[in-house]
Amino acid sequence: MKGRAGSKKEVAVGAGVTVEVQNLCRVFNDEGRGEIRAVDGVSFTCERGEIFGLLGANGAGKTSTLRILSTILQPTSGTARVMGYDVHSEPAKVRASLGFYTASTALYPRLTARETLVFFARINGVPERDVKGRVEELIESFGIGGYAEARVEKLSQGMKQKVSIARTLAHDPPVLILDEPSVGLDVLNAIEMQKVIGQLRDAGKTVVFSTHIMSEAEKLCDRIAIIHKGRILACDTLEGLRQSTGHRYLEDIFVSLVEQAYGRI
Ligand SMILES: Nc1ncnc2c1ncn2[C@@H]1O[C@H](COP(=O)(O)OP(=O)(O)OP(=O)(O)O)[C@@H](O)[C@H]1O
Repeated sequence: MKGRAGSKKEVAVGAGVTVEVQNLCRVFNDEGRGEIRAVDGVSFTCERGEIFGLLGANGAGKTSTLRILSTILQPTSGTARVMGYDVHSEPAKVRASLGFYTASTALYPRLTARETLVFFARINGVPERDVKGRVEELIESFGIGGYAEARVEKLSQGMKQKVSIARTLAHDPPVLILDEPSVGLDVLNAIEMQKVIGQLRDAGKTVVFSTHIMSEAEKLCDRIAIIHKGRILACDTLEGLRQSTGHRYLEDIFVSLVEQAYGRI
């Protein structure tokens, strides 16, 4: 995975649909707030070698959508498939096909970075004879070598986040789902994280990630879905969004789409 990071499209898009979401809904019945349509008719598809960004403000429905894709949350209606497997009827196959990262992904503080990767490779079913090689590969590609023998509790936030993402890849899944991967990182570590995401795409993975950071979506995504109040307002390349809205900057594009759908904000 080492090499160029920021540049786009080394792996040809079109090589296959990996994620399909159709008319997905998730309703919560909250005691205090009543019915909340967290995800309200969301549809999109992603392909191999693509970075697909869900961009939205707080409460837009990003995490709920990604949690459904990861089989952690059941949809109220609609369908979601990962590598052709249905999240509702084939959850184990879906889980084997993806890695899910969220900032709350826990690491065991007393394990070293290497031990963490070995542990997650084993529990994710990597055959014992392949574990050592796979862990070496992850250490090399994520640049973890300098602190592989250090306990996780001693690592900086940026280092921990890298180990967390590396551990979601232990079983080498084709699809990576990253919920706000650069939250809590300083600018240098956020750039480092963006490089890692670019490298994953270059290695042929599908990366579906959520963010509320416009510049991050602008820089990284092959396609961006703008989500608000559980609905996708637009889904296109940055250039496509520019052309359809007549705005250059993503922030202006976002505001114009929300205002078009819901009135002045
Ligand atoms: N378990 C739950 N019970 C009730 N409401 C929920 C639950 N989970 C999410 N919600 C609500 O659903 C809506 C969408 O939340 P979600 O976390 O998916 O949005 P988000 O775009 O990820 O936001 P953030 O960036 O703030 O995490 C919000 O109004 C949220 O309060």
